[in-house]
Amino acid sequence: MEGRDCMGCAKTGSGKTAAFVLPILQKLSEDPYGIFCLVLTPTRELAYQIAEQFRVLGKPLGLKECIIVGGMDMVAQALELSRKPHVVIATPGRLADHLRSSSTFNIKKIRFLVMDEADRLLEQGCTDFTKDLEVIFDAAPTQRQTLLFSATLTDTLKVLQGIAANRPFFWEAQAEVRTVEQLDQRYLLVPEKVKDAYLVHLIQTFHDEHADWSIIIFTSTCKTCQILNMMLRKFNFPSVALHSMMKQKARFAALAKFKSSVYRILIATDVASRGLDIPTVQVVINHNTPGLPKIYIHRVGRTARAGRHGIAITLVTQYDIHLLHAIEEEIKKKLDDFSVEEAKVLKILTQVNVVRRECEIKLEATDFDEKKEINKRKQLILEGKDPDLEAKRKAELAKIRQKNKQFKDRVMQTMQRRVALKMKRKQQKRKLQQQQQQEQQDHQQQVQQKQKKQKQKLKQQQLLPPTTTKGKK
Ligand SMILES: Nc1ncnc2c1ncn2[C@@H]1O[C@H](COP(=O)(O)OP(=O)(O)OP(=O)(O)O)[C@@H](O)[C@H]1O
Repeated sequence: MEGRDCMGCAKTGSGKTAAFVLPILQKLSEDPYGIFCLVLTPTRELAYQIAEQFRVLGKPLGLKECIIVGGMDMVAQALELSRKPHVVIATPGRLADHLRSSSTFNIKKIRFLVMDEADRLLEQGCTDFTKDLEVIFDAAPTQRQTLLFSATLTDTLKVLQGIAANRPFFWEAQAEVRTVEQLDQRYLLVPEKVKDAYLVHLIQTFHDEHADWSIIIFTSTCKTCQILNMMLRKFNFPSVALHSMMKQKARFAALAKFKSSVYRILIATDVASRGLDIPTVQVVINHNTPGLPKIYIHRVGRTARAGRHGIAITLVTQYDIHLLHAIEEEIKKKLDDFSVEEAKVLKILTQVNVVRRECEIKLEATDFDEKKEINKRKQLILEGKDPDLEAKRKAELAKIRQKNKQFKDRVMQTMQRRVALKMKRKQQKRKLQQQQQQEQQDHQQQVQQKQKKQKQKLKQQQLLPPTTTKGKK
């Protein structure tokens, strides 16, 4: 409210959205114009959710907001932008596209730039926003208030301070543990090969005991997400999938069905791990142990929001124990063991594995992998790269790497051969020395024996009386 830049770091579900929406609405009410505020967020679903909060809280002001995200009609979006909405909520990629291609709107006069999930926006992860952010920052005025929010700001603080340079006010909710108190955090140690049987058992248990609970299951890849959804449906569980390989409309439809509790189980990749606020979610299951503690914090934060209780169970295989330790170290809390009835898991083991295999075969028969390839090509085109050229470059790079590897292997082999030869020669030398020593010893012994014999002979000769010759006398 004082006009300074601001960085806000507080736990998941603690109300960071309202913390920026309300002051912005206050300022907007004093001097309303469009485009007054730009909110950037990493995912399309989150953009819709933030827009919803603006709509609800800004209704008395007659607020006009506009959502600019990928996967939706660009012409309709351009038209909306030209009508000068008060607030634009966008994902960086699509907004940058509009800025590059359109002259019907600009963001030269915005008073507020909000970056929700700011650390994710600045991360160079699987989706790299750097280039799009450059376009957006270039188009935005330097005289503005920049507000950065996330539950995990601290490790990107330096970069963030560069962006929010106007005497930034930094607020971090102080707490020993980095996850919320009302969250019961558990791990379940499972052998990799029987993971899915444990998952089915867990869901069956929650489904039987708490039919009104909603569950989010996080997976590491789109493919696993798709297969698990097919598998759970075969077991008659009410599940829907959400991942980046789905068409945008299907993504929104899946989320809407889950939010309205038509489906109680959402299987999702990390596209759903940040920001989503669904109060009915009581359980989060991590089908894979997150590779980064930060991802864990956001995933489990989809439950136990706004003072509610919740439970998070992370499946940990024999290969992931170090990841579990890293999570515990980061969140400053030890996870408790979650016990299950192993006999029940054993009972369904074969059935689950057969169903999973069936689903895998079914998915392979579709063009899922091909689609993935097409999506990759699309992404490259959007980044201004030629996919064929990129593929060629990649193949050449792989060839060079292969050659380098072969060369390294040859060097290693030669070195090993040389070392082996050296060792052999050393051994031979040592053997020869030993032989020579032995021969010397034998020779010495022989000489000693000879000398001994001679001495004995001499002694015997001295002891004998002198021989007499009768005739001469
Ligand atoms: N003062 C409040 N009293 C009660 N509920 C609130 C209050 N402020 C916000 N909420 C509610 O708390 C929930 C979580 O808020 P919000 O989504 O803003 O969390 P967040 O801090 O942004 O979490 P995340 O880090 O996961 O994005 C929302 O449903 C919101 O409506």
